[in-house]
Amino acid sequence: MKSLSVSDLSVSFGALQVLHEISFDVRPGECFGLVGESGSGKSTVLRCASMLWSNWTGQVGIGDADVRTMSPSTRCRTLQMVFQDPYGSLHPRHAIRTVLSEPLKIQGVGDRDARMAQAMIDVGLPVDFLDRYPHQLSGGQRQRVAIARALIVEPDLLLLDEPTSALDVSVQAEILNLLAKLKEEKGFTYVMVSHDLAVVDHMCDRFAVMQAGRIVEILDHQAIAGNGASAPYARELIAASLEYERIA
Ligand SMILES: Nc1ncnc2c1ncn2[C@@H]1O[C@H](COP(=O)(O)OP(=O)(O)OP(=O)(O)O)[C@@H](O)[C@H]1O
Repeated sequence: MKSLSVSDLSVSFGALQVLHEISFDVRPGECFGLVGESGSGKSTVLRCASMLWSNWTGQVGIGDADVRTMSPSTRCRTLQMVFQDPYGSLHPRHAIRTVLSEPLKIQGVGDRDARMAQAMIDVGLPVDFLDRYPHQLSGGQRQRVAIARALIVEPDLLLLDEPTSALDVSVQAEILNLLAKLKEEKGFTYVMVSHDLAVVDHMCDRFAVMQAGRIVEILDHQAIAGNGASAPYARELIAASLEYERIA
């Protein structure tokens, strides 16, 4: 289990500054949420922390290490990302066996068959699905494969970008329960982007509310039920979510 520390993270795309000196710390084993309106910069924070996008200023540390100075191989073993769209993130012509064996090959891990079988069991899929292709799986099963691919290298930190929003409502709960179970069993640190405060309340210990590239408030998840936010935008966001739940 490792901590994540983000300080003064700023990013511009051309003339547009989309992150303004973002800072937050995630404790080892904690699940930390990022919420806020569309375009507020939530996914950009994850893309910078994972170095998918490297043109930023500030510091991002995982445990004692600076992500900028990690080798790509160490970074891949330390942090993994799960994306919103499990279909887009899996190569259509690669069998699941190939999807799962690639990170093991890159990391030089032996005993791959046993590791892949265990990864399938961990995410609740039959081991013989290793021979299937993504189009032969349901959306929920594909997202389980994407989670297995992220976890197979046993990372310390998992960055989850709206991991359930592309899924059917009935499948969303299954995937969230799976993520909660894996966190319990394996002790990962999670950062989860979500637009759904019910999901954040269920999964996260604390969360940051973002607006226009800034963090306006960091709250405990208990603040959602009674709307304990102080910042006007955070109060508004929580109030809207509580109202939606009331009428839904
Ligand atoms: N590669 C890029 N080039 C130019 N602009 C970008 C790029 N990536 C993101 N942006 C812009 O940065 C801002 C933040 O985008 P980001 O995807 O981080 O927001 P978000 O809060 O995750 O939104 P959503 O909830 O809709 O996914 C947006 O204005 C977006 O248009």
